[in-house]
Amino acid sequence: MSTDVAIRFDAVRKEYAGAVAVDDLSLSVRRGELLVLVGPSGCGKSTTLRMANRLVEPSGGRILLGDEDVTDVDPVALRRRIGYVIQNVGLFPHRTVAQNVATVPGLLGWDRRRTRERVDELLTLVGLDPARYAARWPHELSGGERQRVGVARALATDPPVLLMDEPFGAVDPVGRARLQHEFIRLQRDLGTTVMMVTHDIDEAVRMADRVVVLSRGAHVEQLASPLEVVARPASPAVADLVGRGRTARLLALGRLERSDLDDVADAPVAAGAPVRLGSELGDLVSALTETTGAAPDGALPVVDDDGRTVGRASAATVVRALRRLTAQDPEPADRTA
Ligand SMILES: Nc1ncnc2c1ncn2[C@@H]1O[C@H](COP(=O)(O)OP(=O)(O)OP(=O)(O)O)[C@@H](O)[C@H]1O
Repeated sequence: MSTDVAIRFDAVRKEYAGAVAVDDLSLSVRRGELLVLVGPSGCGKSTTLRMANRLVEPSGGRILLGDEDVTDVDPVALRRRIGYVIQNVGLFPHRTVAQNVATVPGLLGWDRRRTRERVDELLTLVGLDPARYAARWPHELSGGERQRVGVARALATDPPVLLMDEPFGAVDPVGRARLQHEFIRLQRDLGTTVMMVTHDIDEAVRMADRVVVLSRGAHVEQLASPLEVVARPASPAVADLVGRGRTARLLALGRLERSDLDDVADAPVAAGAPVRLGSELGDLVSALTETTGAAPDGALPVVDDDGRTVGRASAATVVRALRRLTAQDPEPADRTA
């Protein structure tokens, strides 16, 4: 198998008492990527995830972790190698934060000093000061703090693969956005391969390197970059999922390109601060809204990385960019999946 692939599902099937939950799923998770599974309730997301660490046994097909068939690995040993984070975390209530994080190192027989150093390091990594938090009990933490401890516990032995099932589901929207952001930074720094399940399409497109949209039976409707999924849904089911709020998502995901710009020679530009080529479209909309200047259409100058003016951006620019992103026949370079 390619060394770029961390986990491969090969014609995987799962039946529960004759009812098919996962039907012939083939899917590769690339090494170091954050792959997010999204889809309606009951479509087989959790079952898919739980087959990777053998909390659920497949009825057919193969799941490869690197070069190993997971069914050849002892399930307990497997779960020590794959981190797992679930909603509401499942911290042990009668163990302190430090003891919770030290669970797998304890099972692996690490000595006390190594374990303590690792616990301190991990708590710091997830933004919890060990001096303040190590000795606390789970009930003395907020939901967001518990979630951080759950992530620290899952990362304790630096597993190459992390499975996350609705990991931020129990956290309020503000705390959730912050945790998502911090988690992505952590995941990039550590190079961990992450397979994550969510109901929330916004969470999926905000966090994922690639999004997998599933329908009933874990049927893959689309596997592509967040922008691709939002801009060019591959099926009516995907269109349904991204339909509401699609323009807002496109503004957050899309970037300003040279072909979107108005020509500088055509008209004057407003005196506002220039916008950079490659800016988020949402930031351009904010800049256009906040500028009142000389140009009748409120256009702003656009500069490249060297500070050279390369065009002007107006409301028409935004519309042009949105049309470019959603065009059904994109340039090949636009395709990232
Ligand atoms: N242990 C089980 N026994 C019998 N049926 C099950 C079991 N676990 C899941 N199922 C069924 O398998 C299907 C897929 O369930 P799964 O939990 O994987 O879906 P999901 O996409 O994660 O759903 P949700 O988003 O609601 O958590 C559902 O129809 C569910 O009822």
